[in-house]
Amino acid sequence: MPLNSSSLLAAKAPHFLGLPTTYAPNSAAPFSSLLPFLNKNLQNNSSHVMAVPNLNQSHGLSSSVFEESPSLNLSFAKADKYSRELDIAVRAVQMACSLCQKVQGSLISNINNEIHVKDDHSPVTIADWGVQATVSWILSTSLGSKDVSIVAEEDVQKLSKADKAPLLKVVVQTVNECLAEAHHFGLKAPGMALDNSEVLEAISRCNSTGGPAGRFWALDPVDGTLGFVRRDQYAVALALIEDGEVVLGVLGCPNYPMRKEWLSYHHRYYRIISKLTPPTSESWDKGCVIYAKKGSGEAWMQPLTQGQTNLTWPNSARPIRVSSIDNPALATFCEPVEKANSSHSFAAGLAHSVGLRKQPLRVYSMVKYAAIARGDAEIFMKFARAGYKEKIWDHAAGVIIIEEAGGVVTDAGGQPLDFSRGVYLEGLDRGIIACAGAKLHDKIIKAVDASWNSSSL
Ligand SMILES: Nc1ncnc2c1ncn2[C@@H]1O[C@H](COP(=O)(O)OS(=O)(=O)O)[C@@H](OP(=O)(O)O)[C@H]1O
Ligand SMILES: [Mg+2]
Ligand SMILES: [Mg+2]
Ligand SMILES: [Mg+2]
Repeated sequence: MPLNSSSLLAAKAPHFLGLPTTYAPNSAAPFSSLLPFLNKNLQNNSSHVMAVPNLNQSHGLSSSVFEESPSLNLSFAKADKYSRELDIAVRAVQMACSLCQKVQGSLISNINNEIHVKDDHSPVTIADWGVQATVSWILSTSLGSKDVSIVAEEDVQKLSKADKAPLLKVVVQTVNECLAEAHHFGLKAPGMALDNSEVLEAISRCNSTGGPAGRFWALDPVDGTLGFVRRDQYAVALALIEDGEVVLGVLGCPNYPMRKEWLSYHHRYYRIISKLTPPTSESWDKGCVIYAKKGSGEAWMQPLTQGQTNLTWPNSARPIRVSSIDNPALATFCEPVEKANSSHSFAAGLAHSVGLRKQPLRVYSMVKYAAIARGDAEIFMKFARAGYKEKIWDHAAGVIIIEEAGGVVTDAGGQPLDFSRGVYLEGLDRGIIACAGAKLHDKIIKAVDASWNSSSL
């Protein structure tokens, strides 16, 4: 489907109002007594109100720039190459976010039945399987299953077991309810509801192992599943990788509103504790979908449509840009919520040594990448424990979005992340550093070695 060309022709440097930040304590998640992993490290959260972007422009995607503007330069030509794939990916992620929101709504009453534990003790829900099946089905039917290769997080081992028939039934129902709405998102719905084997097939088809040659998608159906089950931040992440390079990235962030900058306390308070209608504008409850194409020098954000037929498609999209703050004393850094996923103490030492003065913003999922790309924070650091191998689907979409929004992402040795070596980010040096600009990035990279040698990591 052709997309509105205005996005690629839009102003390249949207302005942001950098408002002061204040601190607010996080509330404990209400479900913490139900599963052991829900209760870890909550006391270590810290949070603050984010800077407010001045979002007064409205733009869409484009796939037909040459028809409307023949004088466009080469960088647009390159960007246009993946327009069809980007269009389908954004729509698929919009649908996936809608699925997640519906499942999240049902978690309150059914939490014990709907959170499962994988062999590595990490959580998985019907949203993880449901999104993987839905996105896999949409990509395959829209782009032709022969041409679609997908690397994704979930498998069907647990779902296929005979004693999991009731779980599979709910997943299949969730997928069919979502796919039935496909036309609201400008996509084709299946002629008939998918049966169990078709849903299992859609999930297990995502069994590519990536690599250096050809084209494949990297999908994290729910990134930050822990945040998802806590009704906090999570993301649907989809990236297209070609010949080892990320060329498209789409991040659906259902709990990261377009106009609201509360990544934590108040947002969560209203969502979790009271379920009250928030006391502000209608956009409070809308999350966002952020996307970028390699080489365009632009990243875009649009609100979740939630399948509303009255919204014109493509929905209004706005350009986003990284923050211009390059003084560490004014910068905010993000890191994972869980100490088990990233060393808070090492990051704290590093932060101190480069003059970062603000408390870390601990956020689940690739919403951290989104926050940097939107200009709501300046630095993201992740230092996993030795031996942990980062997976490509946890980073691909976020990396390209930050880079196209003007930021820099490398490993802790200053090298670009390598998406060409299979499912894992092989060769990653110690950790991941994403910054709003080269100056901040340089300072952090230089400080890593000194801090590393004196740390016990
Ligand atoms: N031990 C360890 N170390 C580092 N990273 C790990 C580890 N275990 C898991 N993971 C991956 O972390 C993903 C969640 O990352 P987050 O940044 O959201 O972490 S946190 O929940 O905020 O702490 C999470 O993604 P999802 O499984 O999609 O939620 C995992 O891929
Ligand atoms: Mg993940
Ligand atoms: Mg996941
Ligand atoms: Mg997981």
